[in-house]
Amino acid sequence: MLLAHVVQTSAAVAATRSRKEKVAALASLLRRLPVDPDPLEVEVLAHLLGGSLRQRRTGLGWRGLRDLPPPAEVPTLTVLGVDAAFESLASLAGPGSQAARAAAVAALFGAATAGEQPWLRGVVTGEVRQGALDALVQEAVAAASGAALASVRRAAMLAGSTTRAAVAALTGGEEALAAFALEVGRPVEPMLASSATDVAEALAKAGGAEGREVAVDLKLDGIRVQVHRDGDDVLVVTRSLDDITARLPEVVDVVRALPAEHVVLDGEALTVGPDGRPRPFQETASRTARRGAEAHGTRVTPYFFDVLHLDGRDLLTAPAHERAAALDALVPAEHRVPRVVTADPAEAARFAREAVECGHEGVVVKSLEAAYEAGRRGAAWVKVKPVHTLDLVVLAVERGSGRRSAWLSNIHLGALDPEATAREGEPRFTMLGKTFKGMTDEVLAWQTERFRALEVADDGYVVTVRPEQVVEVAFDGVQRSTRYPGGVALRFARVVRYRDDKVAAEADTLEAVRAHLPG
Ligand SMILES: Nc1ncnc2c1ncn2[C@@H]1O[C@H](COP(=O)(O)OP(=O)(O)OP(=O)(O)O)[C@@H](O)[C@H]1O
Repeated sequence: MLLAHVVQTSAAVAATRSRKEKVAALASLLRRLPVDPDPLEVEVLAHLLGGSLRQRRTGLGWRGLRDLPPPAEVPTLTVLGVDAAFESLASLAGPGSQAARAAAVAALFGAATAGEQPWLRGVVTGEVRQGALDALVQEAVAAASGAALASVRRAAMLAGSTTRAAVAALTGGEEALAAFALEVGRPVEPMLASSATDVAEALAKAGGAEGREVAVDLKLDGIRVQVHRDGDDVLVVTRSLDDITARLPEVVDVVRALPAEHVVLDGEALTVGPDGRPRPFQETASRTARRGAEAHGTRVTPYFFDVLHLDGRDLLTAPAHERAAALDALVPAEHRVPRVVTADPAEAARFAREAVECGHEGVVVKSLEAAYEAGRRGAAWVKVKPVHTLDLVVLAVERGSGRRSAWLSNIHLGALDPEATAREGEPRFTMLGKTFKGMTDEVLAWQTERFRALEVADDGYVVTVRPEQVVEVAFDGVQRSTRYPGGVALRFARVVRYRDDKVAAEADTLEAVRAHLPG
C-alpha cells in the first residue's frame, strides 16, 4: 500500500467533524489491503494510523528533520518501504552513524511528496496525535474485517494494544480475536473504578446494599503497578503499561519471593514511613520517575489487591471472591492491601473514616462477584475519596511575573467535553479556570520545560499548548460562572500533581465537574 493513501486518509479524518465519516475513511483505507494481507503491513499501518511507528526509537529528532530535501513529484513510498527505512535508521549506532543517518533521512524524505513530508515528520516527532484515534481505529477495524466491535475491543484490552488486535482481526477474523487471552509477560489494560460521594452510595453501586457482602479496600496513594512473573523474569508496568521494572527492584524482590512460578498481580506501590504511615505521593513519584533513584534512600513497597493469573490458571473471569482467596493464599499480609469484607454500611463507613485518619486517600468498594474487567470503569469497583480532586488538562499557560518571571506559571485548566469529543473523534476540552497555586520551584521548572515542548502559539503573555498534559487539582468547590464556556468555574483550584500515567482522553468530564455544583 502506498503511504500516500495513509496520508490522504489522515487528512480526511482531520477534515471532518463527523465521527461516522472518520470511521468510514479509516475503514475504506483498511479495505485497500489485499484479501490475505501481510501481518507486518497491517501492523505498520495500524501504527501509522495511531500516529506512531513500529520502532520505539529512531534516533531522529526535530533537529535532524529541520532541513528536508526537495520533495518528490510522484508518490512512490510504500507503507512497508517506510517501515524498512525506519528499521535500518533505528539500528544505526557507533562511529559514522551520524552521517549515515543524515543520508538515510535525505533518501527517505527525498522520496516523499510535499504532502507526505510534513506528515512523516509529525509521526517521527510524535506530533500526529496518538491514543485519541484508538477507539476510531478499533471501529474501523471491526467494519473492515467484519468482526464484532466488542471482540476487537476485548482483544485490544487483553493485548494492551489496538495494533495487535487490528492485525488479528484483519488477518484471522473473529477466530484470531477469540484466541486472545491473558498472557504472562504481556500487560493488560488495568481495571478502573467509578466514583461515589460516600460509602453508602458506593455500597449500593457495587451491590452491597442488597445485603450481599462487598470488599472495602484501603485506597492507597501511590502508583498502580501490574506485575508479571514468569519463572525468574519479572516485569513491572504502570497504569499506562510503561515498563518500570528497573526502577522498582524492591517490587521485583517481593514478587520473586512468592511461592508461584507464573503469576500476574495488580496493586499499588508506595513509600511508607517507619511509623507505617504512607509518605507523601511525591516521594513515590520521584522514585518511579528516575532510574537509579532507589540508591538514595526511600524504599517503595508493593501492596497487591488482585491476582489475574496463577500457575496456569487464568483468573480474569473468576469472581472476585475466588481471586481474593488465591491472593490471600499467595501473598503475605504485609504485601496485601488491607480490606474488610462486610455487608454492614456502618462497618464499611467506620473503615473508610479510619483509612482517612491514617493518611490514606479513601477506600475502594468492590463487588465480590465481578470478573476482572480489563480496561473498564464500571460499578464493580467504586472509589470514595473525601478530598475532591479532578484530573484536568492544561490548555495554555501564562508567563510568570516578579519572582516567577523566568517561568511559565498560571495554567489554564480544561475538562473533557464528551459531546464534542464524540462528534470530532478526538479529545476536546472546555476551560474551567486557572491556577498558579500549589507549585514548588521544582514543579515550575519542570512545567516550563514541558509546556515549551507542547507550545503551539505564544502571544508574548499566554502560551497555548497542545492539550496533552493531565494535572490533578484540588479545589474548594464548583460555582456557576458566565466567564467560562462550560458555565462552571472552580473555586480555589490548586495543583496536587502532574499525572503522566493518564492521557488527556482520560481526563475528568464537564459532567463530573458539574456534579460538584451545590444543590
Ligand atoms: N485497593 C485499591 N484497589 C484499586 N485501586 C486502588 C487501590 N488503592 C489504590 N488504588 C488506585 O486507585 C485507582 C483507582 O481509581 P481509578 O480507576 O479511577 O484510577 P485513577 O483515575 O488513576 O484514579 P485516582 O486519580 O483516584 O487514583 C487505581 O488506578 C489505583 O492506582
